[in-house]
Amino acid sequence: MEDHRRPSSPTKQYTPSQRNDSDGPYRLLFCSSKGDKAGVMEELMKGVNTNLADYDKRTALHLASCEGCTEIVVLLLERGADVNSMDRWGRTPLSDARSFGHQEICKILEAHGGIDPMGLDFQSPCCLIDSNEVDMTEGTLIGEGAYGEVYLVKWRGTEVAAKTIRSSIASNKIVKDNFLKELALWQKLRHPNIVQFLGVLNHPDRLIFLTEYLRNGSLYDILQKKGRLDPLTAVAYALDIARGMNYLHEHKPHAIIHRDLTPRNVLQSEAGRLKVTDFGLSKIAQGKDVGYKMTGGTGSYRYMAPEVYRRESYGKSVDVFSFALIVHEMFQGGPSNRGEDPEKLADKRAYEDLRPHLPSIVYPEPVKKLLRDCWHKNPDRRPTFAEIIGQLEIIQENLQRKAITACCKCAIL
Ligand SMILES: Nc1ncnc2c1ncn2[C@@H]1O[C@H](COP(=O)(O)OP(=O)(O)OP(=O)(O)O)[C@@H](O)[C@H]1O
Repeated sequence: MEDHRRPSSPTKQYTPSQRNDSDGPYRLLFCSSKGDKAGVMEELMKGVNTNLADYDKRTALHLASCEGCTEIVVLLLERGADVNSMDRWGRTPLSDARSFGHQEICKILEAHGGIDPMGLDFQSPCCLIDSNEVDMTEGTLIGEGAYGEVYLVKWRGTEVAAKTIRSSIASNKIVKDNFLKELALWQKLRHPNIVQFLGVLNHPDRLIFLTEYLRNGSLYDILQKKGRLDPLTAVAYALDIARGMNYLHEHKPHAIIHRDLTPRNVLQSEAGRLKVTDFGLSKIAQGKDVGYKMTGGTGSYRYMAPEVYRRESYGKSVDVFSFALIVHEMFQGGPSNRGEDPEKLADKRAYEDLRPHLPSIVYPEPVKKLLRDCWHKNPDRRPTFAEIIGQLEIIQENLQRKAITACCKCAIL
């Protein structure tokens, strides 16, 4: 594994770009998650906004509700906390209190007008597959990622991928519940450029889920094998990824942000189609420990948008930034600054506006423009995937026209 990961890992050394989660105004969130009433009071007295939220739009009330800190919940509500503030996934504090079984807090929140818009989601858990239907001992190991190993197995006569989640992650009830929630969301998604989720194995002590099997492996493997792709192939692949990502970003009622879009999370079918996988899971794998944790470092450094690295608030356009770096790699045949430490690279991108080179001999002018827009330092200036698709279709048409003209000239000569 190349590039992992996460500025907020507890074992990693402190770098100047990082903040301590228990420092500054974010101390309100930290103390709320720990049930530290004195700390919360202190922060509120300092004038810290009761509705201060982290990158995932999670407020102190979300954290206290999810951790079962009743006293803090009461205190925050008294101090004007918004009972129905929604986090990035559309969860309110009541959604959190319900999913972690804090009945008393649920009652308090309901009495204050709390609602749970996610209620419906929780009533449709993941499709469960009897573990007897899959013989894991017969599986072939095909890869390993941050969460665990991936096996090729047979299910109902079909080859499928079985993703096993490490027990260090799955044994934590909160993390496991969050994982299952993300999987419940994934099971509703259907798109030709999104890896199809099939279900969760009903296993007493292991967390294993099945997805369709993509025979050609990841885009990372393809680039390792083939190196630079010809422009028409690169653009066709870029379109596949953009279409999958656009489907996620236009998901209703809430956009799904991938946050860890990398060549390893793009797989290829036998028919040559690229499909995006593993959205939403990176955040959960990161939060292995219980309690409040800044999630700014989610995702692989090499593809990380500057605002994520700087631990600022972020939105859908972080995926557009990662997408641009992936497209750049497809034209170039591998990552830029290959030898450089990925974390240092992310630092330079975040603080020195460093971006990969775009030599004209490799990158057609419209591709250069598109990439520059997509990795723009101002997230609001980056195009949406819908706009990217429009531009790529024009680029594709022009490249096809040129290829046909060149072919005709050859035939005449
Ligand atoms: N559905 C699948 N079909 C075929 N191969 C797969 C499938 N899912 C994963 N793989 C293979 O297994 C490898 C590990 O996958 P996994 O998603 O666990 O980790 P990763 O994406 O490489 O890294 P990370 O977990 O950090 O995102 C992939 O690189 C890919 O080669």
